[in-house]
Amino acid sequence: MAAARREHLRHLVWPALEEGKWVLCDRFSDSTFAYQGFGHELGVSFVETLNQLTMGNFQPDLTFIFQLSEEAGLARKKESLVSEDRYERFPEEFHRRVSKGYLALLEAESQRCVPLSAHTSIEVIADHIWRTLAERHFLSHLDPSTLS
Ligand SMILES: Nc1ncnc2c1ncn2[C@@H]1O[C@H](COP(=O)(O)OP(=O)(O)O)[C@@H](O)[C@H]1O
Ligand SMILES: Cc1cn([C@H]2C[C@H](O)[C@@H](COP(=O)(O)OP(=O)(O)O)O2)c(=O)[nH]c1=O
Repeated sequence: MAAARREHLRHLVWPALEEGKWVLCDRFSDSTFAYQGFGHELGVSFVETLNQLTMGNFQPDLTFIFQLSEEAGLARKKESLVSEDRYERFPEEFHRRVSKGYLALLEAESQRCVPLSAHTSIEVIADHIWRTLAERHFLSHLDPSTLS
């Protein structure tokens, strides 16, 4: 996973950022923090060392953490056409630890990581994301007060 992430960074992400493009990424190193660090209980310092080897001091500028109750998440997964992966068959305690990992991350990196309720509609969630980007001056041409 770490090798794949480094390849992804070197060949796609870093060159795109150099060109001034925006890069949008699902999961990324914070999932390693929550899943390997907490879920698999490998610990924070192990993940920090791994992340340092994989990407140096690089960090995303902004990370959204979508929060959803266990019940609602499982219900959505049942409706989804995508088959469940190995991790989704892990026991409940594993997922509780992963969830704790994300909460710890939100506390430790409150500037970069923004919690977002995923219980609302896709449109409301999208609006929340646009608003946050505008408030944090990522969209200099957009005035947050003009958003619905
Ligand atoms: N805000 C939402 N409201 C209702 N259903 C949603 C919402 N967001 C995602 N879904 C549905 O939930 C399922 C899983 O979402 P997805 O984003 O693929 O999760 P993951 O990346 O964790 O696998 C999909 O079927 C998707 O259509
Ligand atoms: C990115 C990442 C994912 N995972 C886990 C979480 C997922 O259950 C599984 C697959 O992730 P992924 O392929 O990103 O699928 P999805 O976002 O559709 O669930 O791997 C880790 O354990 N560590 C990581 O660093």
